[in-house]
Amino acid sequence: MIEFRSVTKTYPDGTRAVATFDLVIPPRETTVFVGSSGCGKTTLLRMINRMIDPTSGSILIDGEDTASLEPVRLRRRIGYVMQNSGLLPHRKVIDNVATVPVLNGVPKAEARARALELLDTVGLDRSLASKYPRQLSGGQQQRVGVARGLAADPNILLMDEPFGAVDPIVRTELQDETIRLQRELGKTVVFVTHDIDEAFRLGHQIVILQRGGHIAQKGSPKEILANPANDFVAEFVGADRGKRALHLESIDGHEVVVSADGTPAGVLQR
Ligand SMILES: Nc1ncnc2c1ncn2[C@@H]1O[C@H](COP(=O)(O)OP(=O)(O)OP(=O)(O)O)[C@@H](O)[C@H]1O
Repeated sequence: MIEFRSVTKTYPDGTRAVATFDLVIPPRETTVFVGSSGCGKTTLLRMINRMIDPTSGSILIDGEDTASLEPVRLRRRIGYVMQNSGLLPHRKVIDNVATVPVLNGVPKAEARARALELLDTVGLDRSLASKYPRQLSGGQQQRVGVARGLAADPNILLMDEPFGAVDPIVRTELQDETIRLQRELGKTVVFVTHDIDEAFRLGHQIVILQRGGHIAQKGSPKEILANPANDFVAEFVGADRGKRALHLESIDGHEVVVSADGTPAGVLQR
């Protein structure tokens, strides 16, 4: 469990990116921070692994205040996946994936063997292991980024707009993979996006943010759609425009979200 307690962040130039933020992120589920540009999503995410330190308040992981933990060690036990994969261009795919375990002291051969398994996990052919990132498609690079995020077998995976730069079809595939991985591996995923469709697809808990990290509403996709807290949320989720005249259909035990014209929009995650 990750807990934000009265967390604020003011940057040195005086920008108040996050004002008093409180949230509980349950374990082994996906929580999505969604909101428009500049509302504080990335700042919130990076405070979890101390890439950014809060100005005040505290963040607890399984009851332990992260302020008391050594930032580099904390970062190595939390997976982090970013938009442009963040792969090291001059290192082969396998070494990109093995980097953090090697830094953590895992013998190189063992880390590389595990990296190959992780390529399987994220649906990449092992033949890509000896290639350099630039020889891969954008979607493949993002998969490598996810494999790297999982390499130290972290309980927590932070994902910052990881699929923002790939085309819509690949994006959907990557979302499906993320749902599968989260379910199979039981990770606590914290995902940042400005795309409400992506948020609803992936999130068990959705946190809709406004400027200053202000929580406009939090809840399951169903709760938010059924009962938007205010006009801002209603507009943000498109509930007021009929765009999301969605309903649920139960198919083979899964709750499928279906739009007014009968197009399936996704499966509700719990
Ligand atoms: N290093 C910094 N110094 C000063 N202000 C910053 C810094 N980083 C972010 N900010 C400001 O803090 C606010 C929140 O930024 P943040 O990057 O967390 O938002 P975001 O919701 O992730 O935006 P985006 O979707 O565009 O990435 C913005 O006003 C931003 O300009």
